[in-house]
Amino acid sequence: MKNVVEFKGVTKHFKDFSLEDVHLQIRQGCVTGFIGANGAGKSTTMKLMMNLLKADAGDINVFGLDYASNEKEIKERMGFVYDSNVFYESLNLKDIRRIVAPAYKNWNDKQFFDYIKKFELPLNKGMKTFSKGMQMKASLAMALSHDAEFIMMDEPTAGLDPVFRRELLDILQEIMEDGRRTLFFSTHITSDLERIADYITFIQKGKILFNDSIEDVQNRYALVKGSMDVINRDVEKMFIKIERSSYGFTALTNDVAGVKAVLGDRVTMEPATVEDIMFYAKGAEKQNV
Ligand SMILES: Nc1ncnc2c1ncn2[C@@H]1O[C@H](COP(=O)(O)OP(=O)(O)OP(=O)(O)O)[C@@H](O)[C@H]1O
Repeated sequence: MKNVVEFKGVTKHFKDFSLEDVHLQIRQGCVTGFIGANGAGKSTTMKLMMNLLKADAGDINVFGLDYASNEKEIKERMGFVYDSNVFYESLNLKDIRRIVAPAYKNWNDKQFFDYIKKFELPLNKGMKTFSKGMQMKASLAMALSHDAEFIMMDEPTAGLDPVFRRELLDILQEIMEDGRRTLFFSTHITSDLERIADYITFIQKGKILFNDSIEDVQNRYALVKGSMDVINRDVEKMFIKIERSSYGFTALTNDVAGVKAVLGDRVTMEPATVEDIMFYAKGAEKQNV
């Protein structure tokens, strides 16, 4: 499988935050969800991906090309989809089309008008009248109209009502069907991942903790429950984090086979959700999550 984006040893330092030695691959034809707590470094990573920020060290390739000599080609082939209006508020979609279309070699007018109709967007109303969801759809219509192969979205479903959210996720699933596009989106809504993502990239404090298929993530982690008397130093080493209560403990493990072998039926194990993994990984006792 080819990678649309590759980060090799990418580092970016701010005064109080660093992205450290990031290695990341985004697989072609797949949907990758990008998760991590507030301030973990998601927007910084996406800005580096779009060359809006320059890395202090490391290499970033998009479509196998580097920004230094191929910025125009990369930007032609990628689309960043956002939910805020970057145009004058009084402009409508017809005006915006007139401004945006000439910037792209591959602009397809028919596609644009088809998507505007499909997304039920008004052509003649000022962008200031658009809700967050409508802005998102308008931005997506534009990315699809210049035939972006790689679509990046920053929290596409944040602030959308549940019906609209589902509709947008269905649209995203539909545009992925022909296998030509790659989608990378950040989110705090973990149910979105379970609905549409093939891969999950998890960032914590500027470090990528994993970048794996949903299936691998689900197979690797489990929640373990039991009474405190099974806990000792060796058992603790198999857990990423342990939550203790008067009833016993609940812990996240990434060593399912080890826990089974050592503790057997003295504990119960259940699948960990992405939300469980994020919760337990925060302040983890174990180094390798
Ligand atoms: N230009 C900048 N100068 C200094 N610090 C910055 C800059 N941009 C981001 N940061 C810091 O880098 C850290 C990571 O920010 P980033 O926006 O990448 O996080 P995020 O994961 O996208 O968070 P959220 O989920 O809240 O949007 C934060 O502590 C932020 O304050």
